[in-house]
Amino acid sequence: MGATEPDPFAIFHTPPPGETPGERAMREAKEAEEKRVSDMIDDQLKAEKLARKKDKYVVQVLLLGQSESGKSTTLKNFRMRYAKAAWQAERTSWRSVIQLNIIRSIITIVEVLQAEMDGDPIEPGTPTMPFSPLPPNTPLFAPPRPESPALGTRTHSSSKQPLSSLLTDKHQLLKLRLGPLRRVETDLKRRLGEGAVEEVDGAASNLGALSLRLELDSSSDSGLVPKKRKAEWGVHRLQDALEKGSSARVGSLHGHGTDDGSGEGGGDDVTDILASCREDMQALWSDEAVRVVLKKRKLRLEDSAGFFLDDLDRIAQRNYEPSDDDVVRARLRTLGVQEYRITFEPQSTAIFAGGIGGDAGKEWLLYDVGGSRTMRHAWLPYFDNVQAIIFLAPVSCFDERLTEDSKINRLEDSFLLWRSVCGSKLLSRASMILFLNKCDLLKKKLRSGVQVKKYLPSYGDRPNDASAVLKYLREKFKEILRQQSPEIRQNYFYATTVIDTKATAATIKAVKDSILRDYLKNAEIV
Ligand SMILES: Nc1nc2c(ncn2[C@@H]2O[C@H](COP(=O)(O)OP(=O)(O)OP(=O)(O)O)[C@@H](O)[C@H]2O)c(=O)[nH]1
Ligand SMILES: [Mg+2]
Repeated sequence: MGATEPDPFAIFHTPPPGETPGERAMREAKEAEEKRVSDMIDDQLKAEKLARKKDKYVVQVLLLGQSESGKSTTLKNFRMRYAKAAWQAERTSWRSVIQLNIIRSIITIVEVLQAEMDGDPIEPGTPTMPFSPLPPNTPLFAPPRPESPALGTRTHSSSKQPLSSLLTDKHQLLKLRLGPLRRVETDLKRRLGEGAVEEVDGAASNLGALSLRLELDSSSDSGLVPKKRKAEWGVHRLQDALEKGSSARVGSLHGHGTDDGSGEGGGDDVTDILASCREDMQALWSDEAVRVVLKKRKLRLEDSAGFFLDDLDRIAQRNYEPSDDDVVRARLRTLGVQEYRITFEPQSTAIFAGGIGGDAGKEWLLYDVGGSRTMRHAWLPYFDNVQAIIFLAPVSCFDERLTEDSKINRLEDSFLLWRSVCGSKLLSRASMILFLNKCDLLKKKLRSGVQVKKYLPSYGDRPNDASAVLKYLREKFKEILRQQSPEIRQNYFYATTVIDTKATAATIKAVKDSILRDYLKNAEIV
C-alpha cells in the first residue's frame, strides 16, 4: 500500500455545503465510527497484504465504480465464461437471493398500497440541495430536480389526489394473503447473514438493495468490520452464505416442515411459501389499480435492481432452478472487498505468452468491491500492483441520486470517482477500462422522453438519443483520464449492458485479451 499517497477519495468526505450543527454532529459521529473501524482493520490489511505475496505471474484486476454500477454483474460474466465449474456449482445457491429480491418487490408494493389506502402523503423527497462542488471548468450539472427519482425509489408526485377509491377489498385480501412473505423475508435475511440489510437514505429507498458481507476466505477479506462481529456472522464464503439462505426453513409458518431441508417437490419452506403465494403475487403485480398507484408514486420497480416480478410463473415454483441470466440479474450488495481467482486454460493465454513462458497470465485475481461512499476507503490497499481497472459508470443515471447519499447526483459521483481513480499514482501504470454501463436503461429512459440537457446543461442541443449521449459521456470521461493520468496508459472504452450476457461475452473476451496483452508487454519491459 502506498502509505505516502494522499487518500484520493478524501473529496468524498468534505462537508456538504450549508450543513447545520445537528447534521455536522451526526456526520462527525459517523466519521469517527468509520475511522475506528478503519483503524482496527489497518493491521489486518497489512498482514493480509504480506500474506498474499504478489506472484509476478498473477494478473490483478480491480472492479471499481459506485454502488449498483454493475461491478458484481460484470464479475459474474467473467466467472460464467472463465470459471465455469465454480459458477455452475454456485448457481443453485443464488435461488435464495432471487427469492428475497422477489419478496422485497412484493412487500414494497404492499407498503405502497397501504400508504395509498391510509392517504399518506407522498414522500417529499430530499430537500433541494446544491450538488457537491465539481472541480472548476466542468459545469455539467443543473441543480437537482426534486422530481427526478432514483430508479425504484419513491419520490414526489405532482398529483396529491388519493387513489384509495381504486383500491378495494380485493387488495386488502391480497395484502392479508401475502402476509407470510414478511416472515419469510426476515428468515431469509437472517440466514443470509447479519449484513443482509437494505440501504435507505431519506427518499432514496433502494428497493432491491440486499446487503450481505461476503467473505470468500480469510485471506481475501479486507475486514471492514471488527473481528468480533465477524464471528457473530459466521459467514466466511459466498458459497456458505448462499447455501444457508437456500436451505432456509420458516419453522413456525408450516407445521409440516422438517429440519432436513426437504419439502414438497424437493424444495424448502421458503420455496413452498413462495410457490403457494404465486397466484396472489401475480394478481398483485398485474392489477391495474396497483399499476396506477405505482405510477403515481413514481415507483419503477421494473427498472430496479433485482426485479423478477415478470418471471413469477417460472420462479415461484417448487422445482425452480436459477438460470445463468437469473443469477446475473440477482441483486446482492457487496460489502468490503471480495477476491476471486480465475485460472485460464493454457490455450487461452498461450498465444500472448510465447515470449515469457506459458504460465504467464494464466492466474488472475479479480477484486470486486462495495461501491457505496462509506466503503471506498477500503479500496486503496488493493491499488498496489494492479494490472487493470475495470471501472463501471452507469450512464442511465444522469437524473438519479445516490442511494446512500440522496444529495448527490449519480453521474456526478461517477465523474468524481473516475477522476480520483485516474489520478491515483499507485494506478499510474494500470490499464484503464471504462464500461459505460446500463445502456439498455439509458435507451429506455430517453425513449420515455427524459431530456438529458435538463440535468446536464452542457449537453446543449445535441440529439436526445443514446448514441449521442454515449459519445458525449465517453468524451467527458476521456478528457478526465487525459487530465488526471500521471503517465500515458492504456485505456479502453465500452458501451455495455452487462445483464445481457450474450453481448457482454464479446466485451469480456476483448477485455481479457487486452489486459493480458498489456500485462505481458509490461512484463517484457521489466
Ligand atoms: N438493466 C440493467 N441492469 C443492470 C445492468 N448492470 C447491472 N444491472 C443490475 O443492477 C443491479 C446492481 O448491479 P451490481 O453488479 O450488484 O452492482 P455493484 O456495482 O456490484 O454494486 P455494489 O455491490 O453495491 O457496489 C443488479 O440487480 C444488476 O442486475 C445493466 O447494464 N442494465
Ligand atoms: Mg457488488
